[in-house]
Amino acid sequence: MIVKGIKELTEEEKYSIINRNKMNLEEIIPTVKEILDNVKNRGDEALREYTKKFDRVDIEDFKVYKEEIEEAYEKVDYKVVSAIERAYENIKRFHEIQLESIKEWEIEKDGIKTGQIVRPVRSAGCYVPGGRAFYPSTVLMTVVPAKVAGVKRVVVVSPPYGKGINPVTLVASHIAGADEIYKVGGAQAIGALAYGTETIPKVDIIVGPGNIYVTCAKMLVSGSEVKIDFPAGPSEVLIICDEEAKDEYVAMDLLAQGEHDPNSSCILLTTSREKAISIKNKILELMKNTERRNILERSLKNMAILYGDITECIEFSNEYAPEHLEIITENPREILKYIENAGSVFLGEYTPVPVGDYATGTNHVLPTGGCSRIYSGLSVDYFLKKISIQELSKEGLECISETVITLAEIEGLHNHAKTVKIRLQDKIDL
Ligand SMILES: NC(=O)c1ccc[n+]([C@@H]2O[C@H](COP(=O)([O-])OP(=O)(O)OC[C@H]3O[C@@H](n4cnc5c(N)ncnc54)[C@H](O)[C@@H]3O)[C@@H](O)[C@H]2O)c1
Ligand SMILES: N[C@H](CO)Cc1c[nH]c[nH+]1
Ligand SMILES: [Zn+2]
Repeated sequence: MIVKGIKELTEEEKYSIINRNKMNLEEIIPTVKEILDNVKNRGDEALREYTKKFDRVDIEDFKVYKEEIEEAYEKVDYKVVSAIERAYENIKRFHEIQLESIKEWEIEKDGIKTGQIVRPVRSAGCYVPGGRAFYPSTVLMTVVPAKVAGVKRVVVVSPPYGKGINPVTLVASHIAGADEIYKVGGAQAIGALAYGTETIPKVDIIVGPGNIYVTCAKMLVSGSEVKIDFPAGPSEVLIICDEEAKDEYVAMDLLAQGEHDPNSSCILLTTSREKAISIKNKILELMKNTERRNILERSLKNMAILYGDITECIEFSNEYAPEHLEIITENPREILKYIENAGSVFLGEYTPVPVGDYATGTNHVLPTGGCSRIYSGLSVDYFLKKISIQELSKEGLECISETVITLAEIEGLHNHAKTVKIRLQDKIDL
């Protein structure tokens, strides 16, 4: 844990804070490549070997059947089922409104009609983590936008839980409307979704978060065969707060994201040295009685508590490009105007990240590791393609012909020019 003025950071300190997890990802590339190659070449047999090695369980058939979902409902408390249903409704509503903003349209000028139609991809694979915690909430966050976008085949993969799959994950998959579920996780599951195996047919897009192995695998398979959403690795939070923020709220919000993964990153930017020190002390106090201490002790090693004036805090945050950004200041919306990079923003002292993790309806699958500089969080857009269309009347073709013919000829593509000319033989002398 580092406590320092933003201006006093050395170049190396700043580099290692901003480039969190970059080295870890690079180090595991050979291991992950080997897993992916094996799955590509040996299919289910390789999946069985890796599942035995990493999840310590022998799985003969990875598919989840209807009876297992029925049994899952018997094991899950009704209170949990209704919480999932309520979260589902909020998430569905948010993504339906998102869909409304993606329009098909058409314009016409001089006999030339152009426009855009929107179509979903045919299939999507949703990775639902299940290593250090299990994530029924992630089922909702991945399956719901895919279904709202109109994807026909939505597949859930998640690491096995004993010989089966976590019953709450199964119930959430059923409520969200998943079409297929497979009990396989890690880089091997990403390989199966990308290349297909005897049991698991491949998909068009892979979405969802995971640890560094899963994230690295997604990045390696991404290309012309399969699309991915973006790197959504170990959870992160960056909090900007002023002197008035309550130490306990800020400290607890840092611990909340730090409990996900030893590689999670928690950053505090505050406006005075005294505030930085009092929040640090609060964190140490709360750590004495915390659950998931073994994970937190490791993730807090990456923690930075930095102080500076509000402009320095905003500049640092924009450079860091956090997954989650909390702004706990007197007027958070004033600061929001200057925010350029963040996966999702949480404004004010009553908006801790977990409300968005579970239930406000916004998506919790968000870019990590600085990727919010270039990617948006998961949304219906990722599952949709915008296809352009055009239709010309003979007058429209005539109107545009000189431009097309001139450019085709300058590129030396004479058949491009000719195919326009033959349609207008009776009209123009070209
Ligand atoms: N950014 C987001 O949107 C977001 C959302 C939710 C969760 N998360 C993150 O998802 C992650 C979940 O991680 P998790 O570990 O709990 O579950 P996980 O399902 O991502 O990973 C578990 C799998 O990792 C593989 N694995 C573990 N050790 C390995 C090794 N040494 N070599 C190769 N493979 C190995 C195993 O196959 C195991 O099944 C956390 O980092 C959490 O912060 C991120
Ligand atoms: N904070 C995670 C995204 O980084 C999402 C999550 C799921 N469950 C709890 N939290
Ligand atoms: Zn969380």
